[in-house]
Amino acid sequence: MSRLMRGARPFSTVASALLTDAAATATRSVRQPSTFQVFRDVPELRQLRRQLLRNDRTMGFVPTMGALHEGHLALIREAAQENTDVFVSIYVNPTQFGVNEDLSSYPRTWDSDVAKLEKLNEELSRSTAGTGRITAIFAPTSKVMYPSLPPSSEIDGHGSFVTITPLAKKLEGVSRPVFFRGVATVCMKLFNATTPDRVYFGQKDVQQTVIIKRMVKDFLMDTEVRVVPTAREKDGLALSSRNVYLGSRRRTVGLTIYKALSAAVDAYQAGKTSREGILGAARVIAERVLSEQRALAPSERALFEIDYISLADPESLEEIDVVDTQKGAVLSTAFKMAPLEQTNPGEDCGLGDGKVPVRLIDNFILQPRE
Ligand SMILES: Nc1ncnc2c1ncn2[C@@H]1O[C@H](COP(=O)(O)OP(=O)(O)OP(=O)(O)O)[C@@H](O)[C@H]1O
Ligand SMILES: CC(C)(CO)[C@@H](O)C(=O)[O-]
Ligand code: BAL
Repeated sequence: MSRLMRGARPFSTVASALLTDAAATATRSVRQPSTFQVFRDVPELRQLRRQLLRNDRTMGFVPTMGALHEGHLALIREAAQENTDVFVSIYVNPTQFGVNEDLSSYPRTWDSDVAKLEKLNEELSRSTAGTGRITAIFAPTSKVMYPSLPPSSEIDGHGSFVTITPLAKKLEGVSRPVFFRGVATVCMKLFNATTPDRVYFGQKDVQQTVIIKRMVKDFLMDTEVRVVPTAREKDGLALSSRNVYLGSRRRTVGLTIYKALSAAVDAYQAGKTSREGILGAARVIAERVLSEQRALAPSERALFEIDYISLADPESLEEIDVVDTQKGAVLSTAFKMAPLEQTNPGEDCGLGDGKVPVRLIDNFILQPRE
């Protein structure tokens, strides 16, 4: 049976509608996907979803903001292990970016995203029986996602929002006060549009996973939340769409985020349970690297700010003084990599020539010991 369901527009038709929105900037050169459909609006997507339900098929949903990398693909592989069909959304959601954040510079790579998803579907079709496939990409316009009012990123802005407090006010929420309101709101809309059996999120954004689990529980939503381990570069740096802005100097220094957290994990594994014993190990490393960088010339250094280093309860995200070893804890941190002050001829400064500030986050779960 053809994969093109009645009412769903094939990609070539959809492409012409893509010109105005974030997910697609260079549609004319997009290769037409052959193994999944691209949807720009909800009714056609729902039609496909209803058809899957009538055929007893299961659907795993992977929300993304595009600029796909191996971390996203790991979520999709996991979803394909557990469901017959995988829906992926690509939508750079404006309401989760504060007014002074990096919405305009957030990487948008529609063509290569589509190519990666097609390649992944080929891989999935070669793998063992029982594996599902990507069936649909949902790349809505902002008018579809925010049909009544233009999306607001103002703290007091109007709109229909989902707020999950106090979780949303902690950690990332201190620096990004509208972030989790935007994430919860867009995920509620995406889940309503797709009605997934399971949803897949990356461990890298640990606070997001806690908030989405809370939203699903508190709003009695009929889906299961799966969390997939953080995909890393060989040296440990967590993959992130924003890494393309780092360039080699900031990337080398940015790896400190991983080294600092790893030292804290080692301290826990060596038997330490106190806040000072665990976070102290991370701070020593981060502060040493920072003072080394400060001592260098502007043409050689990469400065950063440590936004927070946190040891928190895995469910409430309240800061803790001692790890309850039956419960474990979340160890997390955020660094703000400042723009390079001075660059050198021929230097790899990353996309944006080293001028784009880059927020790096990472975390480890300190597993229960007993
Ligand atoms: N390294 C990773 N390993 C596993 N999952 C990841 C990784 N990076 C992102 N994800 C997950 O992919 C999903 C979509 O994330 P998103 O599109 O924002 O990418 P991102 O790399 O997190 O971008 P950025 O951090 O630059 O905002 C989220 O559930 C996120 O946690
Ligand atoms: C979940 C999400 C796609 C919502 O926009 C985003 O926060 C992300 O990519 O992690
Ligand atoms: N993955 C988190 C999306 C954001 O930083 O906006």
